[in-house]
Amino acid sequence: MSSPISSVLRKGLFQGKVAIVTGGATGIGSAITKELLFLGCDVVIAARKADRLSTAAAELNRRFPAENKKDRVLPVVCNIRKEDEVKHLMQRTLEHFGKIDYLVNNGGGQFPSPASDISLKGWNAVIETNLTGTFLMCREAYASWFGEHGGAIVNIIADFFKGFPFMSYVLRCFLVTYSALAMAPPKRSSPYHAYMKDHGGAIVTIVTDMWKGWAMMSHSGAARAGVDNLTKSLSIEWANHGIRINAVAPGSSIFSETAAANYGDPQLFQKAIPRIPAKRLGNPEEISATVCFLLSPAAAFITGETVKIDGAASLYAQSHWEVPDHNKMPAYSWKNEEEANRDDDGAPKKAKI
Ligand SMILES: CCCCCCCCC/C=C/C(=O)SCCNC(=O)CCNC(=O)[C@H](O)C(C)(C)COP(=O)(O)OP(=O)(O)OC[C@H]1O[C@@H](n2cnc3c(N)ncnc32)[C@H](O)[C@@H]1OP(=O)(O)O
Ligand SMILES: NC(=O)C1=CN([C@@H]2O[C@H](COP(=O)(O)OP(=O)(O)OC[C@H]3O[C@@H](n4cnc5c(N)ncnc54)[C@H](OP(=O)(O)O)[C@@H]3O)[C@@H](O)[C@H]2O)C=CC1
Repeated sequence: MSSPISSVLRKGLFQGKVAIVTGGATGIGSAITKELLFLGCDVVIAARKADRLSTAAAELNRRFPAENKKDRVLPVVCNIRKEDEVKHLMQRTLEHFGKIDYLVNNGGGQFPSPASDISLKGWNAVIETNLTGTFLMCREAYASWFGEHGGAIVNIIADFFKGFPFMSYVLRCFLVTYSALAMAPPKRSSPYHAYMKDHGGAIVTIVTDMWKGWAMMSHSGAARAGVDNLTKSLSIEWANHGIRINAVAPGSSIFSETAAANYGDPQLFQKAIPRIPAKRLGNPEEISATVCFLLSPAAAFITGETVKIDGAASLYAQSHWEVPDHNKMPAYSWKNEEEANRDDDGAPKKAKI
């Protein structure tokens, strides 16, 4: 029997909507894809590995059959580090579904290493994946300001903590501290560039809990802090186009098979529990719940925000207070959600008016 998929949000809430979810075939991205489908949304899943994408899409298309002939899940191979592949992703989405309502920038990752051992290639791989990839995805879902005016990099440090509309490129310069970066003016000839500009939309990006720094992950911590700031900049810059942009920051504690496999140690996540006041790991469904809320009309007045989902781990420095072991903060899960919505005989509960 297939595992349950559910949501606290109303079924059909996203009927007729179209989302792109990067990394949508595995881990957290897979949970987001499933919940969006459950809520009526059509979904494009994009990542580098074609086999994982097509397996996930085939399974989900069986589970969520389309009313018309078009599959509800479209797999598109795309490396978000590659500009032409990101453009192609937008093009395929519009060919298949004709619009884009939501963009979930979930694809990303890194490798653990002392900063002193990170090669330039390795540093660039992580910055390009998490910061540049997110930027390209946002820009290509939107007719970018850079597209009209070209790009010039000014290597200054500014008051970027409140965001920096029209200057989002400066933070990249600040973070990467390259002395000179030439940014070619992107072409904006294709109609798909302009969809969100003309029609509005919502973007959610996944960052991480880098608030106290991220030892052994310095490249990724810097990139995610960059995305946090990019989120703020774009929320101001694109507000008058009806675009909301928010981020979620999972703690380093959201167990999925693929995330654990990346570090070669399934127990790695368990080791974090003593430092999480909730005294347990989080799960992908708990991240998805917040992402779907942020995409929904319930978050109509929320933009430029980063929501931490970490059981208070980012606040817990163990200075003078130790949280005792407990089990008073049970997990939210689709299984429990489904059970809560059934009568004793197993039938779905009737809506109470
Ligand atoms: C303390 C415990 C903390 C424990 C930390 C526990 C964290 C728990 C919280 C979880 C957080 C998560 O994000 S979970 C998500 C996990 N999932 C992922 O990270 C998946 C996506 N990640 C990736 O694809 C890769 O990590 C990433 C580096 C970003 C991209 O890899 P690619 O192979 O595509 O990149 P390329 O452009 O080919 O460059 C590869 C170069 O990167 C460097 N490189 C790549 N892997 C390397 C490695 N393992 N060790 C050293 N260096 C490496 C080398 O310089 C490589 O060059 P050469 O030497 O020439 O090859
Ligand atoms: N699990 C956790 O505790 C935490 C996770 N996160 C972040 O949450 C997100 C999801 O992670 P999680 O589900 O746990 O782990 P996964 O490894 O399952 O997810 C990473 C996904 O990103 C995709 N991806 C990676 N690089 C690229 C790229 N260049 N272009 C397109 N897609 C790419 C991968 O697919 P493919 O390899 O096929 O490209 C994969 O589907 C990531 O950004 C991760 O860093 C943040 C904090 C904590």
